[in-house]
Amino acid sequence: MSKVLVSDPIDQAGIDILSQVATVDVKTNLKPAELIEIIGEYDALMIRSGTQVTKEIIEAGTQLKIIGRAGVGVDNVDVPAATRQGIVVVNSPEGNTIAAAEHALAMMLSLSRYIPDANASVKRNEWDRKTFVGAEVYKKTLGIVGLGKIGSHVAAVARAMGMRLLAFDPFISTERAEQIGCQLVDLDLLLQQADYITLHIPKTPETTHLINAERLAKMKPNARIINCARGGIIDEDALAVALKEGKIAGAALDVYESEPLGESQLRAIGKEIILTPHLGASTSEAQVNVAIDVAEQIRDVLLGLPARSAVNIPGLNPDVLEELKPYMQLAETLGRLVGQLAGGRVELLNVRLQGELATNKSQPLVVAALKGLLYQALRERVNYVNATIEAKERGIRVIETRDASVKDYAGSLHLEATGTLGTHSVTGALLGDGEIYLTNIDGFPISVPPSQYMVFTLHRDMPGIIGKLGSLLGSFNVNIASMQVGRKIVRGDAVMALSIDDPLPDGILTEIIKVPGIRDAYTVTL
Ligand SMILES: NC(=O)c1ccc[n+]([C@@H]2O[C@H](COP(=O)([O-])OP(=O)(O)OC[C@H]3O[C@@H](n4cnc5c(N)ncnc54)[C@H](O)[C@@H]3O)[C@@H](O)[C@H]2O)c1
Ligand SMILES: O=C(O)CC[C@@H](O)C(=O)O
Repeated sequence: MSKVLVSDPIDQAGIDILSQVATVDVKTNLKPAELIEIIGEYDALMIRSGTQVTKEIIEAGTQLKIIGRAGVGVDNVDVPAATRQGIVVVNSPEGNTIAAAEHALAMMLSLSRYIPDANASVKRNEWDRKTFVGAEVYKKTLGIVGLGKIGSHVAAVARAMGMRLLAFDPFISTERAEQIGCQLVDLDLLLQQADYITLHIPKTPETTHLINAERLAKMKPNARIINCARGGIIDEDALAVALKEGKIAGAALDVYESEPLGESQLRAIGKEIILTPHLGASTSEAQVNVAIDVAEQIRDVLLGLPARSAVNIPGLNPDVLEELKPYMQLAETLGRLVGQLAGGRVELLNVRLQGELATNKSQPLVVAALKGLLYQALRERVNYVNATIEAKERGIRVIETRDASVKDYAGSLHLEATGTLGTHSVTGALLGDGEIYLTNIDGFPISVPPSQYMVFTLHRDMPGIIGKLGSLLGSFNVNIASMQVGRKIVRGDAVMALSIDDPLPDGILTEIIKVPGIRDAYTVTL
């Protein structure tokens, strides 16, 4: 049975789903060294934002197939390291959208009315109604940085509260912003005009310290800024200075440059700042949503099924995959075959998607072909996640072409590889019953199902050659299961495809090439 490690607190609904297919160990608050020590036992790791999944942890996770982040941000996972090791990383892109948006809105209203400090004063037995005179958000301008899922929900609610909406997001269209009721502007204009600014962007090299001293200086003195996205998007030192000097009126932070928040001058600031301990996703609804969403994906991957929200498998949409499933095996088999025919070091792979496969949706077949091609070198280490990156690093150039006019079969795949043994090509299709057939080898038409051990020859089509080859193999105790010849013209060049019961013993290939009329011979294991 598979083993799953849950290293952050996860709702029981997720644990119940994982338990259907795996032994689940919940071990929270592990130190990095403790995690490194035990991770090698596990097939899957499920986390929230508390666990930092570093390269060292990933490298120690030699059995890991999947890392599931119960939440949106995967910035606490070294995704490139996981990809390199063929580990699928999944998240829950929508499970906590509403929770995070409502937290940002709660922060905005709390900041405007000093709710946290007013509450604390009453609890201290005070009755101070002068200190906490606030501001209304009605008819004020809200600047939304990042108009994705959370930013859009914030916009919808803020609009209903009568706010004017500006948005900065270089990756969405003016039309989309207008649909949401936002005017798309550049960041400088947003900073200059907004009374409230709320950040809903990922943390990337471009967004790190996006809000720095220079940009804080552009904001209005009555402006308040909210960060419920990721720590480090605001420069905390610059923010503390801007608040202390009254350059801006307030800030509310849920996320920090380093979490948990350590020594920080932000704590010394009074009612102008609200600090929450990364609570954006902390509603019972969101925790159930993300736990179920991610646990289902871990379960599916452990059962050999695709994940619906993998962040490191480009383009593998589950519906499309379901349609392509029968062809994935075909692509992989052809990749394995052509890789061995072309010799170990392949430098060019041309994948032609033919007939009804000639659509953009078939791109995963290219990944499957690469996986097959690399199998000889990498064995189980290559998978759909890392095949493309491994191919790139090995200098394999991949060309993808489409030809809808090929109608021999509903859909067929043609692979051509150039390697140390020259350029070779194979074509394959699925026959009516879904069985894989090789339909062409090096330009010669054949119709043969692939088998585990095969021998291919290139020879002159002449009387007696099949018999000679049969006797030769027989003399070495090699049993032929099936044999087929493909030729273009009678007595011209031809290929022979033989399925044999066991691997071809060493040294026999050279004997085969000595048979008069045989020009070349190859043996492959599929
Ligand atoms: N505090 C929490 O607990 C909590 C909970 C959920 C999500 N989050 C964080 O909230 C953020 C937003 O999440 P989401 O689900 O809305 O993501 P999303 O992907 O739906 O939206 C992000 C938006 O940011 C935009 N963007 C990217 N780079 C940008 C840049 N340089 N400048 C301006 N816009 C840019 C994108 O175009 C996109 O529209 C993420 O960082 C996520 O990790 C935090
Ligand atoms: O795990 C959490 O509670 C935080 C999640 C949140 O930051 C996210 O990116 O989804």
